[in-house]
Amino acid sequence: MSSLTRLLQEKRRNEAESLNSTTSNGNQQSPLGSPSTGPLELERPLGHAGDNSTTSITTVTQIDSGEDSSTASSSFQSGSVGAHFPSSFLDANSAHTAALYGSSFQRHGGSISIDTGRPNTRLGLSNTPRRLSVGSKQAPSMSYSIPYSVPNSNKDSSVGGNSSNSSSLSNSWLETYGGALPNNVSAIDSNVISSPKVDSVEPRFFISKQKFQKSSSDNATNAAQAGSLPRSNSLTSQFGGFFFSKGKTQNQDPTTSAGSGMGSATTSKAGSPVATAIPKPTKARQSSIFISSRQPSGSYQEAVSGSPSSVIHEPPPSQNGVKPSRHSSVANLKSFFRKGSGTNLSSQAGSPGAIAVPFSSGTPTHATFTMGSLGSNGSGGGGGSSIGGGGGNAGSNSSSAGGVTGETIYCSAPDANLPFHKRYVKTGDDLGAGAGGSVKLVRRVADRKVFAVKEFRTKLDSESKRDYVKKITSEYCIGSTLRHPNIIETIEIVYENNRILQVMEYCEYDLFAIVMSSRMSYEEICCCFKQILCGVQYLHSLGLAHRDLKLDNCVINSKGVVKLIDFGAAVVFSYPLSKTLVEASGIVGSDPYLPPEVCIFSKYDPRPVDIWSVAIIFACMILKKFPWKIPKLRDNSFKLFCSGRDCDSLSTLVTRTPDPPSYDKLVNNQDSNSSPKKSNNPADPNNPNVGPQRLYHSLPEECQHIVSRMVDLAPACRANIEEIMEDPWVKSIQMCHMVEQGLNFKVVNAKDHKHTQVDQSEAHIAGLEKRKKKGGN
Ligand SMILES: Nc1ncnc2c1ncn2[C@@H]1O[C@H](COP(=O)(O)OP(=O)(O)OP(=O)(O)O)[C@@H](O)[C@H]1O
Repeated sequence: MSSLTRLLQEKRRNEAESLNSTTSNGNQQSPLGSPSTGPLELERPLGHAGDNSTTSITTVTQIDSGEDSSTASSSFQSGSVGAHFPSSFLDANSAHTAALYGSSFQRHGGSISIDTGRPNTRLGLSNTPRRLSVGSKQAPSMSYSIPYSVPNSNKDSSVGGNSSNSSSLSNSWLETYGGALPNNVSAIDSNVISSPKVDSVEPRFFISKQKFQKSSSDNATNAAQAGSLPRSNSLTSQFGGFFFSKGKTQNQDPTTSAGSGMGSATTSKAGSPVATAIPKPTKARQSSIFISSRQPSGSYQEAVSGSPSSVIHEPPPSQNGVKPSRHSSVANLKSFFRKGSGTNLSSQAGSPGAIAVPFSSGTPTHATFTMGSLGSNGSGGGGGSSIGGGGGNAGSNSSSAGGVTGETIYCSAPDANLPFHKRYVKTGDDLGAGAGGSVKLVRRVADRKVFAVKEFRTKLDSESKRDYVKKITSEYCIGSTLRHPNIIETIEIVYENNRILQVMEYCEYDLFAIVMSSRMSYEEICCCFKQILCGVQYLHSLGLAHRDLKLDNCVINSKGVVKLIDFGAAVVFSYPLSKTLVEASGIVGSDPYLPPEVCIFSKYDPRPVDIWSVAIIFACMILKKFPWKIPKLRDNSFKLFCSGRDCDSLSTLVTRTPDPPSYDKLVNNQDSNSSPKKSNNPADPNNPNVGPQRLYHSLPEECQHIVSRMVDLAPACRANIEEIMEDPWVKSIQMCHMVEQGLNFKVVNAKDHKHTQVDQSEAHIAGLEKRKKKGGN
């Protein structure tokens, strides 16, 4: 027996023993806050939510939430927009948007007022790492290195198991089932949560303009000598220099939005190097999920990947739980793109599932990173070109425009020598605004083509500079690097008038708006679901995770092609040619789409996070409501989802690991993966009100199996993207997709559905918000 098997068996024995001892305590409720029970503890029997089960249901409870635990409303009241939607659904989706600009947001189409019913909750920034506490404790590190799924487990038919190859549903899911939507899923009141107040930044993260300029010119010299891109000339450094040094001049710019109509949407509080302090959380987080699950560090990974000690254990976080890793995540991103430079990222990923589709409006005529005014012209081009599209020459054809007239950082357009405001004019309404900036519609003067332009916001007072730079760097690096039909294409990134502008291909609709129309057929929903999965598969194959997947971050064009947007929260989880898992940290994303481990552990594998979020997106598209508003036990809907399992502790459920291959099976040469995975099994699978089936019984039968695997409470047992793509039902989905045709791409539409189109006035969240506001007044 391998040491791994022995350890895992020991772990399970311990678990069983502790479970038995708990069970033997019968109905006794553990004392609140008992350190031995961690943040969660047992409370039984409970008969929640019209539970008509005759069996005694074990319910997981959360202690010390400090907030009301009222059940989210499950009513289907019509909001002012979309007859089938409760306004809370819109609110919850849009909360982040309303949150961003405060008063300035009014200029972008108005805000949605969200009544949280909770005194201490405010609209939050969905992409800003937020610290929430589950009960009184959170673990500082989720340093497990376990793959979150085992191969071929889609053979598991233990839950819902009937995977059908063909859709037997009618054309309109809503038509057929809309009137009888299950009432066991609660609507969301809001997804509001306050962002942490950031009061200070470590001095080492201040980057002065002088420092940057010096390093840039040093690096330019070094690069010229060495013929390589120097480390300190990396993107983050460059942006660090930009953002940390520009603040003082922010308001002095006399030419703001000249000609472009792109009025500065952001307030200019940012940039001033005012020190602020990161607050200490009330309680430090606990040990990692891995440690919590009593799993010996690294052993599983070693056994699986053959890479000894392949896990990076980042140094223990400081009191706030996220500081070191935030720094390292910026470094990770830099390192990722540096390593990827000069080579094809897709092929580097080494994943058989990698889709290396060079999807672009054309081969970049010149992909340059020009920082003319900052003295790195040329040297930056070496790294930039390889990142930006794999074709540019170092320093080639860089924009000569510098300073306030515009600097083209990345560009695949032919006329980048002109300042931005001479090449584009604003047209129509704003498309939306979020935590990262505001998005507007522009028309390119040269060919009258329409694009979406995101103007990144300036740094918030409440935000650390590291976080700010990381967000911008993520969007910048990813936008200029990724090429896939289901990822938004970045045309160019421009620095002009102290603003950073990202020009993207324009998609006519927000997926959220399409869902809101209630006109999507089931086949159309499945198509969108699969396209999102394809985008995620591509990202994961490159070692990147999105971390903020939600309806609002999916846009769809008039041809029915869905694209993922907003990479401000994206992280690198693995470097090219490396099997090392780099854990992510921080509570990033939007509450209803978050998996539980993100709220419990400060470090986690970001891949299963994406998987969970996509499952929630799918559930939202089908049900038109969120299953719960936050994956915490104070949310009664989530609590019921977690309850009625074969185990009564959420921490145990979340830290479960897949069964190791059994000795007998190995000896008899049986397929070790053919046995059903034992994770989160419902105690009473026939009770639709409690347990995992609470969610999947509301979904069409054919998709229940894979969705149940996607919302497995244990990230280590959750289906990974490759397993999902191999699922018979997912495979059977007819999906609209792009095919190469000569130098261009054309869309091949699936035959079983057409994509819903809505009026442009309600095609984007900003429009919906406007309408809602009008209706509300
Ligand atoms: N390429 C695009 N085509 C059409 N609309 C877009 C595009 N990019 C963004 N939008 C619209 O702008 C909105 C905000 O964009 P985005 O999510 O990138 O901003 P953000 O500030 O990062 O938001 P968040 O608060 O989610 O972080 C989107 O929800 C969408 O409605």
